Amino acid sequence: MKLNTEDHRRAARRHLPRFVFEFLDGGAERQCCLARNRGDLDRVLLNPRVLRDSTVLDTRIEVFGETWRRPFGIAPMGFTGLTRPGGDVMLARAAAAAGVPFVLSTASNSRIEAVAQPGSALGWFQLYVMRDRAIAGQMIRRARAAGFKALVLTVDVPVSGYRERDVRNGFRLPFRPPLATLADIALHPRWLLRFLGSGMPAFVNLAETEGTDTLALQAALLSRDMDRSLDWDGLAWLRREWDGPLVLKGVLHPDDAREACRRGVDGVIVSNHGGRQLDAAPSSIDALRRVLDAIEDRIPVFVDSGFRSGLDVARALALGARAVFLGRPLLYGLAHGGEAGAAAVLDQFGSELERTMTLTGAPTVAALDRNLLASGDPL
Ligand SMILES: Cc1cc2nc3c(=O)[nH]c(=O)nc-3n(C[C@H](O)[C@H](O)[C@H](O)COP(=O)(O)O)c2cc1C
Ligand SMILES: CC(C)CC(=O)C(=O)O
Repeated sequence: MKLNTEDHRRAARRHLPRFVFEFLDGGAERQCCLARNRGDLDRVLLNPRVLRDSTVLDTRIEVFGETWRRPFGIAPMGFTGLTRPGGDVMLARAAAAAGVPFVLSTASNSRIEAVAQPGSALGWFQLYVMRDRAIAGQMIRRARAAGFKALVLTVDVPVSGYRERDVRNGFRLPFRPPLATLADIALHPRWLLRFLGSGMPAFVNLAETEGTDTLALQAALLSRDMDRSLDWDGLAWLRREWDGPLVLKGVLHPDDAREACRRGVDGVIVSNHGGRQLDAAPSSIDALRRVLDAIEDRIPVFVDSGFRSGLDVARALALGARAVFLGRPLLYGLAHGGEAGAAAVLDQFGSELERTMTLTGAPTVAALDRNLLASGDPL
């Protein structure tokens, strides 16, 4: 029986070889940031209101002119094909069925065009800018033609965080696993069987870009060898390539939030990449307050990193976030149950959120506001 995200996580751990589980579950360096995300969320207390009619709950929100059925979506995650072949399409379908957005990663293992259809109305595309900016240009054009609504530029990966587990497990491209990793893979025949026909999933969208050495490029993406010269002026170049909503993902500093507003960005995602980049970064819920104060309602502020229940989602909404993006919990569901597993996780977050709304006397998302925060909240 799976009652919560930890149950899904345990099932994923059983299903996956260690190198895959540790890649998706792990954080950077000593994993302090990963733990901080969790600890700080637990410390946000809600002071419930009573005697409020909550027979009808409304969890809908509006974002960039679209209605989301619930105030959360699926964060972009690369290499989902390693968790489950066809994982990107499964996640997009689960999101579409739940009426929430799915963000397709640059490092996806499914073609942009294949994911756009099932996810259509609420599909967003996440961009990593590699050294050859022409590649980003090609991806953006494909995403626009396929009908993606918003572009998410990830700005917290100028270089990879140090993921020591991936190094130990030999997880890189070309994949030449050490003996211990090979032996562990052999102990997971159910996982292995799924890959017999297809082999190691590829970063197909990169592989399709013109005029490039695609194998070298895929290795560069997995080692997160990005264009480190990208700066605020680079946004002007992106603006020329993309005329829809542009969202910056990985903003933690209030001054960067202000700069994003000045530069005409349409939204920011407060994120420390799930604790996978700078181990000394603040928790996302802590950074969220400062970013919200800096932005003063000018543009929507989203948040991710560490959210494991609908109650956590309510905490961020009470602080003022427009919506929350969910990462690993969806991969746990995908790992053990494919599309149905991902759908079960989204359902779980929905019912946890509804229960929290009822318990706090907040029948609408708008009613989840700072008034609910308990005074003495230590953050
Ligand atoms: C396996 C994995 C792959 C990820 N790949 C990407 C990616 O390709 N692009 C990106 O912007 N963020 C990526 N992220 C970060 C997520 O979008 C998100 O910020 C993070 O997972 C949120 O934290 P949570 O997993 O604790 O919910 C990835 C995260 C994981 C766990
Ligand atoms: C495959 C990677 C480029 C995905 C990523 O951003 C991550 O592992 O955090």
